[in-house]
Amino acid sequence: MRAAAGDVWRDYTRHVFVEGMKDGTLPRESFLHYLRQDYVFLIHFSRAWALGVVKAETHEEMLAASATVNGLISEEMKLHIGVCAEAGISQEELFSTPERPENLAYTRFVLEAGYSGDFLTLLAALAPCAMGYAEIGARLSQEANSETYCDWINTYAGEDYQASIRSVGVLLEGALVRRLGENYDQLPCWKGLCQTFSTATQLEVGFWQMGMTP
Ligand SMILES: Cc1ncc(CN)c(N)n1
Repeated sequence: MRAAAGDVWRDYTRHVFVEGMKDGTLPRESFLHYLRQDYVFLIHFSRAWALGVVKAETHEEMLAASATVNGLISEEMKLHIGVCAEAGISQEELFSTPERPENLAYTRFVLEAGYSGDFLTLLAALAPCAMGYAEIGARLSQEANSETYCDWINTYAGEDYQASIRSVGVLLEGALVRRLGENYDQLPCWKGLCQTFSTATQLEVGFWQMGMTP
């Protein structure tokens, strides 16, 4: 799916916002604006993963989807709550952040995949978020030459996040094989799944872009 997304994957994982966190040149105002939007994003994203529990077809799939819901709400959001509290932004303020259109577009696309699509379509829409941040976090932990955004980098490079995303990979691969067989990438529906993945990746690019304009 990543290969099929082509340049868009690179645009997402090497966006100027990401590179600004790497070298510490990203303005704090942009970062805090992004983080507030991302808190709202994660609320909707958790709801979309909860639809994964609804659409799952095995106990194992239900466990994996519910573990991800829990990881988003009880682990990943700690970063947003903690960093914003240090900047004087309360959790109530965070929760009531007005959504920017780029945020709306992405979260509603993913939720719609969950409402109307099957489990595979939903996972294809959810995957760029999970996989991309794991990839960015791992790279930035090696390449960052500034401590400014180390909280963010350590969250996504940390073993907890990395392990949870490996589980998402196992879930996705298993779900594909279970429903479509080993040669799932030879089937006509593979193209549609890749298209869903690419669209979500493009919406990730839009999300970073939004972060640049508080
Ligand atoms: C927009 C976005 N994409 C991905 C992630 C990683 N869960 C995130 N927090 N925000």
